[in-house]
Amino acid sequence: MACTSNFSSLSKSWAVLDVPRGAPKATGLWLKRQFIFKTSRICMCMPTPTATQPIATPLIRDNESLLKYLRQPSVLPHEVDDSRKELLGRTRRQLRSTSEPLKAMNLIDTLQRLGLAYHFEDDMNAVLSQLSSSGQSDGDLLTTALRFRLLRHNGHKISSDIFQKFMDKNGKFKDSLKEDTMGLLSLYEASHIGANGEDILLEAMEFTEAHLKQSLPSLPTQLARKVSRALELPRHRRMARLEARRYIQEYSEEIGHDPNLLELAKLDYNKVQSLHQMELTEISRWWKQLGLVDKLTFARDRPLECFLWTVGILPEPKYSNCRIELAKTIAILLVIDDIFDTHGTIDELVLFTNAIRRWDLEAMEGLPEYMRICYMALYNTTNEICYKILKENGWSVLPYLKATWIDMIEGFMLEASWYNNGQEPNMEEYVENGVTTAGAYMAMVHLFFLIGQGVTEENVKLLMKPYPKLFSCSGRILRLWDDLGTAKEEQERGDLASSIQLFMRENNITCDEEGRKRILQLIDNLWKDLNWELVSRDAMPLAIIKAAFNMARSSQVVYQHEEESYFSSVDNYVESLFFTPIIN
Ligand SMILES: CC(C)=CCC/C(C)=C/COP(=O)(O)OP(=O)(O)O
Ligand SMILES: [Mg+2]
Repeated sequence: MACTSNFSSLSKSWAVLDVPRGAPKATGLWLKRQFIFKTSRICMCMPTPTATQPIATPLIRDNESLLKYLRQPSVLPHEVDDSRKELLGRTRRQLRSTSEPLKAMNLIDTLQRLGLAYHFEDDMNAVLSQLSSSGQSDGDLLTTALRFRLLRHNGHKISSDIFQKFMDKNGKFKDSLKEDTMGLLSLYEASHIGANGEDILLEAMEFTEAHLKQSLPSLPTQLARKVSRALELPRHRRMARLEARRYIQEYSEEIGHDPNLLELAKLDYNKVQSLHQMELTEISRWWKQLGLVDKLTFARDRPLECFLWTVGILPEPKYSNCRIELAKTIAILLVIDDIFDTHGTIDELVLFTNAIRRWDLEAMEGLPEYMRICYMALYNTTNEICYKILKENGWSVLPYLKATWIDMIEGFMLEASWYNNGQEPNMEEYVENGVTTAGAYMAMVHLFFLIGQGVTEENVKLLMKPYPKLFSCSGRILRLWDDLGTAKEEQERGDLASSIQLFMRENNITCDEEGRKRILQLIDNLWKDLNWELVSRDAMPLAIIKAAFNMARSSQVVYQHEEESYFSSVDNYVESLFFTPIIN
């Protein structure tokens, strides 16, 4: 399928336009920013959803083309859906009747990887609770590590001490383990879910990585492929729906795979894809009706990008409404970001920030027209979300949602004033504020109420500054990936120094490559902090913990396109996630 567009990623790329004579009032650095437009879009060569052969189809760059395309969403024919249901019943029976622990764990692991686990939450939890209470200390490396990973990943308590039995008297992993490739792979995957302070898992990570790399050339082809994929990106950091799509293919090539499970995975993938198409239609219609980008022509028109985030953060089909509402908030965030980054003068931005702080419709009267439109879009959308939450759960959440938007816009204002005054924050100030301006807190606070599980008087109190560590760790990962993904362009246009440049200056690093490497190490450390949230499981509901982890995973998918890896084109992900069904 040929794509003729230059726009190859959804990160912003920039076109610097000639400054017209006699134009704007803004001066200095602001003038420079005024004429820079964020131009890129996710663009796609769309296949028709039912086509078996790719045919020439239009590029989808904007909301209008998306709406046209979505006129014919794909649906699973009744008879196909019936066989999907039959296969679901069969798999449930299989899960219930599997008594041998390793077999049951392998089945759960496969179901999770194929994107099917959401059908079997209760049954899987019953198995995992049993595994958790049985306190098994026997078992080989593969079994022990798999048990550890599944339990921790699914929110069950398990101590990393279970790996002590694989250490020798010098506190190193035993030499004999080096020959056990499957065991090493299982331990490698488990080690990535380790928290700060769990030194045994750090040791496990180094040990397994070194020996897996060493053994690669001598492994049989299929196993070698498995190992290199794991070395590229461990399971724990993969975005669920993308991994499901990828793994369905890999699973079909595995000797001894279960053909029924494979068939179920394919049918279910397509079923969820058509649900996503319906959600996209709703978002796209809402966006068109809102008409924000008709009035604010400089702003990003990217419903697909917003939706990609929400599918990454909330992969389970049951969160359909949450995805739709979250996508709306991200769409508005992007417009406000564009006002602050490219369009508004500093005086206008001060007015806007003050009006947002007041949060009432009268406050918008003194604003320029383009800001009034945006103000009201935010105001109305937030009220509508509050209304839905009130109707659903009886909670009045406006104070929380309002506060988190005010925090974000104050964060944008702080960036703007640093820029306007030629000031440079230090790395820590920049990153802490950058979590706010990336929308991480805003997204998490909205999701807390939209998901609406495990909400208590105590944890509601945590939804404001200083936001919980769970949100800030995941948000830091988002900010660092965002900066890694857009650093070159931002540097070229003389933008506010990002975390990469600040970090390099503070640490006397002159080589870009070294700078990026060190930022990737910071991300690795943040993952360990984030993993601690699974260990401690204190105040936050598991659904929100999972969403925060998923936000970190999705950031890598969205922004890693500059890195050389199999994550090479976000457009391809969007296409395979939302538009191209799996065809037998
Ligand atoms: C899940 C969420 C909240 C997603 C929003 C992602 C995001 C960082 C948007 C702003 O992008 P940008 O790269 O234009 O931001 P900046 O200008 O701040 O670098
Ligand atoms: Mg950026």
